[in-house]
Amino acid sequence: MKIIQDINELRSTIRAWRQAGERIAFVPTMGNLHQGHFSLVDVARQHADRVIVSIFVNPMQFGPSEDLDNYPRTLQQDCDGLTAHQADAVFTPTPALMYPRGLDVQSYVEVPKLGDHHCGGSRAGHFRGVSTIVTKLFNLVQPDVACFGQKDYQQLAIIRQMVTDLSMPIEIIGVPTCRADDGLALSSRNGYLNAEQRAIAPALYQSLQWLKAQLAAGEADLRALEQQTKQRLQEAGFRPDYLNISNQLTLEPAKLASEPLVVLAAAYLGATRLIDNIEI
Ligand SMILES: Nc1ncnc2c1ncn2[C@@H]1O[C@H](COP(=O)(O)OP(=O)(O)OP(=O)(O)O)[C@@H](O)[C@H]1O
Ligand SMILES: CC(C)(CO)[C@@H](O)C(=O)[O-]
Ligand code: BAL
Repeated sequence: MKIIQDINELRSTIRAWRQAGERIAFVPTMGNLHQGHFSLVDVARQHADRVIVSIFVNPMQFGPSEDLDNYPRTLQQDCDGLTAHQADAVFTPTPALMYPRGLDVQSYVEVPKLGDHHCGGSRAGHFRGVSTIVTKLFNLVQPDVACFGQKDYQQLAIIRQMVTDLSMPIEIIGVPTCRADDGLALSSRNGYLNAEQRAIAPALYQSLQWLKAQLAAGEADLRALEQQTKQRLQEAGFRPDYLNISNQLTLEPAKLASEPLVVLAAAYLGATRLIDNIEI
């Protein structure tokens, strides 16, 4: 597997693949790769001749009091995993390569509306940072397809909208959330949890499943269900950030139980913020 650190090498690698008539799939990540990321690589492989992964802890999507400095960086281990999953190349740029003029003067991409609530509400500027870096990476890699996890449900919706709005000729594939045996969605940030917190963590997905069961049993008061589920999270030891029953397409608060629904949630265990979601 090729490890690419500069833009000229990236462009010449992509050009050679294109000249050979090969189809290219792209998996953007922030590294510290786990089985969730590898499932994206495996799906990417089914859609293309070449699979390229990026590893970049993007400063533009972190808030000032977030974990940018502590975010786990495990490049050697990540490369071993990507080799085992037959990725063809990994692009690992530095912040200076991606933002040579600095973040204050960086042009940006922002998708309206879809980023208003949920993670966008709690993490000001986060989705501007995501849309901007994904646009830059798409411009560099120019893939035919790109894979994103459904765990980051709002992110996936925003990327789909961005690609449509800006006429980017890229097929976006959403990949189901990979979970531990006890239901916890795999996430790099799970590594921050101590043993006691790790034992509590599956209660996030269990609460979403409980909510889904209440809807299946005919409960129709969506706002009351949100409150009850947050209460359950609190009782389990979480500090809920948000828990919203939303319309799957607009991500706006759902009004009726008959709409296509998704429940989006974020909650803290200590300083660690976990997210998850469930479609109804
Ligand atoms: N458990 C998972 N199942 C499927 N896809 C996942 C999973 N976790 C992450 N992804 C996807 O991998 C891509 C890269 O995500 P990222 O590198 O932020 O991983 P992460 O483990 O979610 O990290 P973080 O803890 O920062 O959220 C995203 O498209 C994300 O949705
Ligand atoms: C898509 C992404 C790689 C952009 O930095 C990031 O938000 C992530 O890891 O989900
Ligand atoms: N998985 C989304 C990246 C982030 O939390 O910044």
